[in-house]
Amino acid sequence: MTVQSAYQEEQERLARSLEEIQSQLSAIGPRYTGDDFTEQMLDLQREERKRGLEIAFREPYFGRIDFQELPDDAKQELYIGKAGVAREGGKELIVIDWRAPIASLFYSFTGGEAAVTYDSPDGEIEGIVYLKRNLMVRQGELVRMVDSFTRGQEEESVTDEFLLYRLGENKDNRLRDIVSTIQQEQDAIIRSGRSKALFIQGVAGSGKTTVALHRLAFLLYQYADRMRAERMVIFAPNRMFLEYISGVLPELGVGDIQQTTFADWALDLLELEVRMDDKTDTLEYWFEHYRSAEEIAEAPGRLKGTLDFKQAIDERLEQLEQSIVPLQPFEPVDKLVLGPEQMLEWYRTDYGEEPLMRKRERFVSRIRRWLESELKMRGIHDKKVRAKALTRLNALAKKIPAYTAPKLYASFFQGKQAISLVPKAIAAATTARLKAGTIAPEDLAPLAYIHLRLFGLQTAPYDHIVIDEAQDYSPFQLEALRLCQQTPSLTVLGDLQQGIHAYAGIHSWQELTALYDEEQTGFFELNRSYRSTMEIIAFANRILGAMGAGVKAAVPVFRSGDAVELAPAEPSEWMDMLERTVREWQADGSYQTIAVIGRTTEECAVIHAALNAAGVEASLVERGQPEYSGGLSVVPAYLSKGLEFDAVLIADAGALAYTDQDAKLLYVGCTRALHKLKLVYQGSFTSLVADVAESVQEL
Ligand SMILES: Nc1ncnc2c1ncn2[C@@H]1O[C@H](COP(=O)(O)OP(=O)(O)OP(=O)(O)O)[C@@H](O)[C@H]1O
Repeated sequence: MTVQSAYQEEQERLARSLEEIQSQLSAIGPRYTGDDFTEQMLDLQREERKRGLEIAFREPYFGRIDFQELPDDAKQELYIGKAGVAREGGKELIVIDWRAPIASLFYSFTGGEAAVTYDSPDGEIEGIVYLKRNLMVRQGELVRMVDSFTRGQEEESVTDEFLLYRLGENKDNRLRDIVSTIQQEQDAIIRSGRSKALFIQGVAGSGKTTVALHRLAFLLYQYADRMRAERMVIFAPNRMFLEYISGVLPELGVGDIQQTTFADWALDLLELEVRMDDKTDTLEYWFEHYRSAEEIAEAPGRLKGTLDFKQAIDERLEQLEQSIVPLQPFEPVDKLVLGPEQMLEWYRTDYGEEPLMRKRERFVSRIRRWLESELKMRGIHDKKVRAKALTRLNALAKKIPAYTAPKLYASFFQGKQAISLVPKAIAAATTARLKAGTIAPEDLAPLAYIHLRLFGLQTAPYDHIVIDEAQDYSPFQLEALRLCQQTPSLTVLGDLQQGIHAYAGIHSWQELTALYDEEQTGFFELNRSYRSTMEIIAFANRILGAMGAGVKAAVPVFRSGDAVELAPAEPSEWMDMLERTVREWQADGSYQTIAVIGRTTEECAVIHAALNAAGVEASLVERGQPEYSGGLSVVPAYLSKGLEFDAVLIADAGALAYTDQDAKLLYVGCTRALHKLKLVYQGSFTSLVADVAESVQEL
């Protein structure tokens, strides 16, 4: 068959598929608004089906794979799309959901005549692939068709033309789905089983965030009977980032997943019993001024995130538990005695693993019930005697310690467990804050953990937890989250090479993976970077050299672009140069999103004001901002993490701006760029890119 006739055939099939989808959509009636529960459930199902059909109508499918199951099934033409569609009234699938087991062939098949296999619920299926075809449908039209494999013909180019096309596009202010171009190594992560703590170390731009979101969509499809979107939660570094990724899940047909930051989640859990101390602006402290390696190593965030610290808190909780059962007999009425042994037995045997304060409540109720039945059995009806007994019971209940999380945490710093572990200054500062009802970010994990141990989680346990930028998490944070699940089911992703919050985060993955049994843990590495051109990745890789041993260079996809530009600027002409570059890029019209990345908030504010004064409209990205609006942004490097821009201008890559502690920060800044990267610098170029610095000094 010629390419033309194949194209024609696909066009006709597309028209038929769209017609069928449209007719199914029109057959769905109006929404049910009555009170009948069954009707309400049916209405929800119809709505979900409608959502899938609407997604399918926009772009029914993106790929086709012709497959024959061995030994002798008929050859099938399988069309893969974002949402599965069955022919009305029949079993035949017009579109196969990308998450279905058989669709995995589309992602895992990389060519060759040999038989292939995929995992199905009935075991491994073996078969032969005849054709792998990529199709691009836009506004109901077939706009592109590329065969990457045809059985019996010579192997076609290995480069994935579709992938390169997608990567070459400009980006707006939202992350997108990648269903049509998921790569084999990403697919393996997305389709991993649910009962695991999955850790993903991935270089900048390797698709970690994107993969984690696709994994959620996969889990909800694969384990529809056991997992619910509303019992899943995504932890992201800030609200702006949450907004940035918010388009992906709805596009994959997934709604209702909780999306939050660890701080918001913990404060909510603590029912706002404490607030963050405005004066402890951690980001300002660590990013606006020079901080030495020693200071980072001794930071309170590191200490309060360790398992040693957790152990000390556990000891304090144990101490509290030991003090719940009174050591003295309880005698509410003369000669009616409840011995401590009996109380201890009730406490130990009746309440199992329940949270401490819940056990306490039930224990007090148990004594109350005992008292009532004893009074009844002994025929004690005298009001005065009964009142006295109750008073004694209330006095006893009052003596049994009751704590909220902040109260217990405050008591911890007065006790022996803290003295040997926590430096005096840190203990004093924490105590002073707690007295004022405030806390620092590093207190959130211990407080959340204590709260969960005391009161438990008020909602259903989480079916799955995603932690993005996990290199900034401490072991203690994961321990707190562990209390929110019955069995571990997590996707934990990050990049140690972007670990700019070293004063609080981990320094090796082992700190987190060691928290789980080996058979409960999976570890994946993603080393291919999809975001940036080869030139940008090669440049960013040079910064990795300044991070010491053990770093992994990113492997680029074969996508070439402009050379990375370095431009020295005298202080007097520096701002002009930034403005001129931005104007040139805007006039060029090739870029939809541009970022000027500064070292500090202060520097960004200056640049932003100067650009605006010169009539160049830009938005300034600041801490706590809920949204990033695209277009031209001025953003401090530490807030740019997770985002990406078509073109990036590093405002000042001089040696004074990026010192020996700042390799990760500069790496983060440079790896935000998709197509274009330029670094302006004042004075000498930063020594973080050693060989470049030498060649630059020679200029
Ligand atoms: N298989 C793919 N097909 C098309 N685009 C992809 C693919 N994988 C990743 N990308 C694109 O690469 C870019 C980076 O993805 P993402 O932000 O998820 O990476 P990341 O590893 O979380 O990055 P970082 O750690 O630097 O924030 C995005 O634009 C994403 O759409």
